[in-house]
Amino acid sequence: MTIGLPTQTTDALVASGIEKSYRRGIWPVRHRQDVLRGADLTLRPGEVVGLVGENGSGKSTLMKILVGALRPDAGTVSVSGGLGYCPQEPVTYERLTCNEHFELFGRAYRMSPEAERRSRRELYEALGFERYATTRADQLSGGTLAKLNLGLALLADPEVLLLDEPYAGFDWDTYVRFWELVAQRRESGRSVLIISHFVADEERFDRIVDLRAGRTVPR
Ligand SMILES: Nc1ncnc2c1ncn2[C@@H]1O[C@H](COP(=O)(O)OP(=O)(O)OP(=O)(O)O)[C@@H](O)[C@H]1O
Repeated sequence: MTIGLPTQTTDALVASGIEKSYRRGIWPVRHRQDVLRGADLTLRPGEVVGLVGENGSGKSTLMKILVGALRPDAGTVSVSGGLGYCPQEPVTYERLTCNEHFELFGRAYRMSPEAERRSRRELYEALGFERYATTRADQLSGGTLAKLNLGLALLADPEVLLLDEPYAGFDWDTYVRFWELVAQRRESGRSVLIISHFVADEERFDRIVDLRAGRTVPR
């Protein structure tokens, strides 16, 4: 007789007790603004979670801490697997074309050239911007730049995808395609955290987490 051990599901991302304050003003009128006061967040595999909260509540600050772009004053973050991040302001190189961005990021992610090209083709098709493949970033419209920003975060098919208001500049067709991409990630067991301002999107999430007074509260 064999006795099976309970299968253990590993969380994709666990953040606990995150604290962050910013120093503001200049001496002698300096003060500290406590933005995060012990925020916790867990993402399970295949979960699509919305992060909401009023303007200035600290959503972007928390996301920057989750990706390691900002150091918390206290707390821990652990991620199992690869991580993709789409910041609110696209971080692109104005003189590089879309193709050149994908090549550069593919190398940074240590992808083989074939894997990078395959993923790039799929992303051009999924988000509908192949015709801008050889256009420089400084000549792209805001919406196309947002597609490139999202495409770069998705290139290496990360286990955890963190998106800071990804669809603000998208037209309706792209917005629908975006949610199709998110649904595919859920089905393949990938996790997605999205900062969102649209109440209308609420039913698209598996779970909504509200950031209030520096802490995360389930909705
Ligand atoms: N680098 C910084 N230095 C000082 N204060 C900052 C800095 N970044 C953010 N803040 C302040 O921290 C607070 C939280 O900002 P954050 O951008 O994280 O909020 P948010 O919830 O993402 O806001 P929004 O919904 O408007 O995008 C705000 O009061 C902001 O002014």
